[in-house]
Amino acid sequence: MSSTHLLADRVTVGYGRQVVLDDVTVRIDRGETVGLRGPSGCGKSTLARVLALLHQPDQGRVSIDGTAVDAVRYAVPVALRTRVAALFQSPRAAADPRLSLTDLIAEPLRATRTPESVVRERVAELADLVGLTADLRGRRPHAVSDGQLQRACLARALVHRPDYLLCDEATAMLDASTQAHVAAVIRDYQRTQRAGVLVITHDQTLLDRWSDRIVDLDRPAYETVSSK
Ligand SMILES: Nc1ncnc2c1ncn2[C@@H]1O[C@H](COP(=O)(O)OP(=O)(O)OP(=O)(O)O)[C@@H](O)[C@H]1O
Repeated sequence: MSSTHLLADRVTVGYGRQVVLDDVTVRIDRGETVGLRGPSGCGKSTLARVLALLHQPDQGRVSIDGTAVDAVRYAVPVALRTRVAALFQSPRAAADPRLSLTDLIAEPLRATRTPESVVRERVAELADLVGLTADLRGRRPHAVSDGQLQRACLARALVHRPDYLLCDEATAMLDASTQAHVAAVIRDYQRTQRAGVLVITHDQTLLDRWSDRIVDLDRPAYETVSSK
């Protein structure tokens, strides 16, 4: 088996007494797009958050190209955590309202102390890629549309050239033309970087068009029964 993959290995996650993921294993190889499908509430977003190193599983672990990751968020070494990026459904929940779109895109680079000249160059390159005009780049989130903000969030997700990109209903609230553009940017990125991509969507047409293979996550969440 290739060791260039992002792996959720026998992951179990519960919220209180509700078990949401029970011994789930999902692998995303570099260069492939995996669709994740399942009924509402079955734990797709939870799995995406575990793979994005945002949520520590109760059991099991995530590994990146064979390296086990036993921490989440800023406790994960920079070189490892920047290998994975995520794009979620709601750009407003993900964006700091105080930052201009330029600063929003630049934030992960500044957080890793990237020289400012490199930051400016990379932000301009990505803003072009996602189709943000110079006028839009200077605005703050309240002054742009959801679609424009999601383009900025996509640019931010790609800023460290991640090997793995997790897209959780990332195009669900966009109009058809923005959805097509965002999907095209992600597909091009996946091909040129040979990135592994996880796509979560309830849109079966999009899932079929986008995915190399589809994983069904159909186990419903259940409550653990008290032994007392
Ligand atoms: N932070 C949390 N605290 C408590 N329960 C949560 C939390 N996040 C999710 N849940 C619950 O865990 C279950 C799985 O949620 P999750 O969002 O992972 O499912 P999903 O498959 O992505 O659903 P959908 O398709 O509707 O987006 C749901 O019952 C949800 O209410």
